[in-house]
This record gives sequence, C-alpha cells and structure tokens, in this order.
Amino acid sequence: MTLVVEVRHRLGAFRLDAHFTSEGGVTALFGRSGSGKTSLIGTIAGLIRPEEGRIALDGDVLVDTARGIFVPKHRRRFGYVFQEARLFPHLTVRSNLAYGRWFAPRGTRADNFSHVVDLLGIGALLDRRPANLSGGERQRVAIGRALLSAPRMLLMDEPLAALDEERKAEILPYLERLRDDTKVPIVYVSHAVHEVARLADRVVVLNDGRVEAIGAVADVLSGSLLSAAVDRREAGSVLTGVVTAFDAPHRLATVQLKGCELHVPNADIGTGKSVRVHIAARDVMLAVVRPEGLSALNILEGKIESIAADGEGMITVRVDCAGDAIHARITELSGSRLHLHAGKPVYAIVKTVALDPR
Ligand SMILES: Nc1ncnc2c1ncn2[C@@H]1O[C@H](COP(=O)(O)OP(=O)(O)OP(=O)(O)O)[C@@H](O)[C@H]1O
Repeated sequence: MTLVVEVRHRLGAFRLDAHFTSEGGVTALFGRSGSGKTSLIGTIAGLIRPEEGRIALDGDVLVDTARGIFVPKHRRRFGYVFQEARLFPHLTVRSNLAYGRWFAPRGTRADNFSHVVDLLGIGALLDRRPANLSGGERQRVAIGRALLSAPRMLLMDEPLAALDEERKAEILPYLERLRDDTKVPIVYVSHAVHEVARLADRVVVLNDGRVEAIGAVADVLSGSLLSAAVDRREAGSVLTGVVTAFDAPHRLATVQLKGCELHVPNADIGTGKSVRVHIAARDVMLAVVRPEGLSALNILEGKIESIAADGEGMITVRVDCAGDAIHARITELSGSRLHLHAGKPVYAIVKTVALDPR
C-alpha cells in the first residue's frame, strides 16, 4: 500500500501545505491543536477539496487538481472514525454494524461479521442501542461499523479524545489488535504522545499547516525531530522486546531488549510475547557510577551516543544500552556536573516503563 498526499489549501487565515507518503501500517498525524491534522485527514477523506494538490492510493488517483480529478468521499472506500461515535441512535448495535457492511462492495462482503465483533469485543452489546453503551463501547462499535464496510484504509480522527483515561486504556488494546490483525492501513490523528507511541509505525509531525518531521515512531519520539510542534518534554524511547519471564508473586515481567533486560510491574501478558516499550525521557535519570540502594528496578549500563540541548536549560542524552537507544532528559547543569560527553559510560535509571503487547 502506498498513499501519496500532497496538498495546499487555505482555511481563512490558515494555510495547509503538506506532503507525505505512507507505506501502510499506522501513520500518525501528530501535532498541537490547530496544527492542521483534521484539515489534512479531511482532504484524504474527501471532506475537503484542496485548492491544489494530488492524493493517490496505490496509483489510484483520488485528487489531482491539475487534471480536474476529485473522487467524492463515498467512492473512496475509506472507513472514517471521528472523535464521537456518530451511531444511529434508533438502531441496535447489530443494525449499526450491518449498516457499515452495506457499503462493502459486492464480493468483499465475506462473512467477517463475527470476526470483527470478536476483534472489538462487542458480542455482548449487539442487541443494545447506542444510548445504553459507554463512550468506549460506542467507539468500538463505530470502529466495527467502519471496518465492516471493507475499507481500503481507515481514517481515525482523535478517536479517543472524547473518552476519559479509563476508557482510553480500555480501547487502546483493541486498536492494537486492529493494527496487528486486520492489516488495514490506518491514518490516525492524535496529539497524545502515549497513543502515538503505542500505535504508530510512522509519524508525520505537523506544525502550522506544514510537515515539520516525518519518520519511524522511535526516531520521531526520541526528540531530535521534535521542535516547536510538540513539547520536547514529551520525548522518549520506543523499543521492541520479548517477554522472557513473569514472576507471578511479584507480578513482574522480564522483557528482553536487544542486549539488555527490563523489569516491568503488572505486565502479565504471557512469556514469548513481543511487546512495544515506551520510556519517557523525563522518566530516565543518569549516573556515572553504578547506583546502589535505589528503589528503581531498571538500571541499564550504556554509553552516551549524543547530547542535544534544547536552549531551555535541558538536555536530551541518547544512551546506547547494548544496541537500544534510551533517551534521558536532564538539566544542563546536571550534565555539566557529571561531565557528560559522547562516548562516556553511564547508567540509565529508568523510573517507569509503559509496555504494550504487539
Ligand atoms: N473552515 C475554516 N475556516 C477558517 N479556518 C479554519 C476552518 N477550519 C479550520 N480552520 C483553522 O485551521 C487551523 C487548523 O485546524 P485543524 O482543525 O485542522 O487543526 P488540528 O490540528 O486538527 O487541531 P485540533 O487538534 O484542535 O483538532 C486552525 O487554526 C483552525 O482554526
């Protein structure tokens, strides 16, 4: 799958001028409020007709202003999930899902109804009406409805934004399953770093209508590609590993990264499972001698690869820990007191780790 997007469009005083390509998986459009994420996904969906530009999916041209081509949204075969679920209130969940299926082209309406229902865990809700569902359940049904239309691509505009933290946590594993099981390419709008860290393969950072950075999730979130668009305090490391053990009495999982191990509390997700690990740079401290008598479970030995100052008294230190890059955000003062420089051996003390099954 290759999506090529190149659009220029004015909305009042705002100018959108963005260009990116995606090769499938989950592409996050990421940036502050007002950076143009919704406008950009709107041009892909066909909700906005750009003044200039070209949008093509696998060579199928959806927009080409130079040639007067604009495929209307109902003929693009994209599934769209908004912030709020927008279900039909008078229909049951089953009928809402059936409605999505009605849009699937003949021949693609294979019997995937029960698969989608299982994937999203909505089997027990089929006879209920939207008013009797929680926000998270409604959103899962909306995703199911979009999936059953056999979309070529799913467009999701902050699908978790209207939910409280508990509901977000409930729905994120379903989005991960969606990414891993269905292989439907997804363009996902978000301004939340932890969502992007968990879900995205590739990140397009928008700032004031323009693409400021684009790259693999681990590279973008490491901070070096972030500037005004996203708070550098949000930078961190996204790593992949495998659960090698679970200590049940202490509820502690051991995750093998490339060359070192992490211990993660409350992560009973089965040994042998591949996981994605997110470590916020502000949750990492550095020491130049191995610390003792600390409560932190994870003290990783490594070597400084590079140091980047943000001009606000903080530095982001990239530490190579046996093949994995761990980022630590510390004060410039601490950096100079510890005489930190590239090549210096250090210990990274990781305070918290977020871990998600892959
Ligand atoms: N129809 C319109 N007319 C004039 N300005 C508009 C219109 N639609 C959007 N804008 C402006 O365009 C800019 C980008 O808006 P957009 O909704 O795309 O941003 P966003 O990154 O999705 O923000 P948020 O995260 O808050 O949803 C904003 O400054 C907005 O006020």
